[in-house]
Amino acid sequence: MADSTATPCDIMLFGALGNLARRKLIPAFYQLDRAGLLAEGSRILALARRNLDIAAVHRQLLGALEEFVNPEEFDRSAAEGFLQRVDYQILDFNNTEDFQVLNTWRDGARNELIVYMACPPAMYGVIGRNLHAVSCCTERTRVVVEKPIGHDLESSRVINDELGAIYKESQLFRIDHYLGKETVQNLIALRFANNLFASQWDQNHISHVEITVAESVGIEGRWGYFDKAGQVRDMIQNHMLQLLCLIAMDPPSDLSADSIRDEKVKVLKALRKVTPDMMANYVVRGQYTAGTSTGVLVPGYLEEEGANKRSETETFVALKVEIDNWRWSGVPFYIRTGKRLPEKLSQIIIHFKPAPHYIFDPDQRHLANNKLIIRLEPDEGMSLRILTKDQGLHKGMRLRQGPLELTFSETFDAGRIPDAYERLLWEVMKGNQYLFVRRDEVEHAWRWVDRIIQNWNEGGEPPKRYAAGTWGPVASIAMITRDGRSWYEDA
Ligand SMILES: NC(=O)C1=CN([C@@H]2O[C@H](COP(=O)(O)OP(=O)(O)OC[C@H]3O[C@@H](n4cnc5c(N)ncnc54)[C@H](OP(=O)(O)O)[C@@H]3O)[C@@H](O)[C@H]2O)C=CC1
Ligand SMILES: O=C1O[C@H](COP(=O)(O)O)[C@@H](O)[C@H](O)[C@H]1O
Repeated sequence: MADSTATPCDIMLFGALGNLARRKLIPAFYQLDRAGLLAEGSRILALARRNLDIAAVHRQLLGALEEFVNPEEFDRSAAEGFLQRVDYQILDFNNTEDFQVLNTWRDGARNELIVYMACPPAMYGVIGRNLHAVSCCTERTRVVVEKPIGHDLESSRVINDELGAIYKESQLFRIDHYLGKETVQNLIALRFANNLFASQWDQNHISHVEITVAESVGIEGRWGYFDKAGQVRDMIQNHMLQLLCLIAMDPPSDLSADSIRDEKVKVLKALRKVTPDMMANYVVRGQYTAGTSTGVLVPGYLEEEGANKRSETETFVALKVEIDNWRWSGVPFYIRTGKRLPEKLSQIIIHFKPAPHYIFDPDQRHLANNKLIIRLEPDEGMSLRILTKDQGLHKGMRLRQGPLELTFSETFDAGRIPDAYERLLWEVMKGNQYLFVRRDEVEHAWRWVDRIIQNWNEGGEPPKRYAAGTWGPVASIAMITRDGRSWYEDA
């Protein structure tokens, strides 16, 4: 299925001067324009409440491009050309009457309308109702909303109900930017285009799976948001469970959005509920203390700007997840994610079971498991660890483990790998929902993580401390060691 060209769009960007817009969305639109993917006649209306004129807004957005676009990809004249597509409208999102002005901007335009809500989720319903009140949207309007959808199952239902009262599910594009990452998409190709893997992808052949999403950064001045969320809501409920679903789901019957989403939902429904008695062996939460991160001394979580010194919010989580279905029975998924870990590293390791009958040197038995390492970051690619005979007459039948390596940037001359937001915006412009999250996915994910949070709230242990720049609390190592395994470290 090759990419088709998007039709011209009018994009209303609510929250256009906020953090996400500056860091990700404006740079992504710029890159799409530079690549010739913003169809002729496409326009962006930046919406925010700051009293600025268009020249000042252009200056701010140019500053964002200078700061957040890779310097090798920043071209001033292309940036200025792109900004010609951007208008600005001062708007209080709460004020229905103000929304009339949006119709003036549209002025009967025939471009597809995309509404991007880059603002707090509590505003989604308000904005939707106000747009509806001034008849700005049609049944063709696409509406993009950001994660997190709510704070728990109940609040996500409220937001989904508010949106659902105005828009059909087919109009809603719920972003999880991990689904826009090149390697994440490649999971679908890897699994369902290669029968070699498809035929080995179950409890008969796989012993366990690891998913690590580690960040070296802390909370980046986002205390207000992060302390209410914590790592389970910020990363597990969405990105990590989406990765797990793509690894664990059954083959969809085709590549349509609903076929893929149906399979992901089946996985979410099969996740074993974490009961209070499981917490000690299946869940570890941590919070960073001061330490050294990438060579620099950094404060602990409780010393971050704006911190409440008694917060028990977790900045690290490790979980052992069981999937109660035929394919994955007895195959634990160990997942961990945290802030202020030693490096920015995202990888999935599929550990295959050893051959049923081992005939080589008993001392080398520990080598006997093939591993498939899928790297999301850094150096997107894959590496299959296989066993070969060590070369040389004197080595006899000594085994050696080596990689079959595929680093995308080296193997394929595919040019730059687009940022996740570029791909997602491009798919919105084309109206493809397969990289976006359906309502029931969001709600099943909340249902599962809510239990963990509830167990903590009802007398769970406080987070275990770990020094910034380390791999989280030792308890996360103990969790996997108890099963006779260890977190994968590249040799
Ligand atoms: N930042 C990030 O890295 C990520 C953010 N997200 C999600 O994206 C969304 C936006 O986040 P972020 O950009 O960080 O938030 P910000 O607070 O930085 O930006 C939100 C913007 O919305 C504007 N706004 C809020 N209320 C109103 C109102 N009543 N009328 C007019 N403007 C209003 C704010 O204006 P003002 O500046 O005047 O207050 C601000 O510019 C959130 O849902 C967040 O969870 C998701 C993933 C990552
Ligand atoms: O959604 C979020 O993701 C980022 C990590 O994204 P990445 O693409 O840099 O891996 C995380 O830092 C942030 O806390 C979270 O809200």
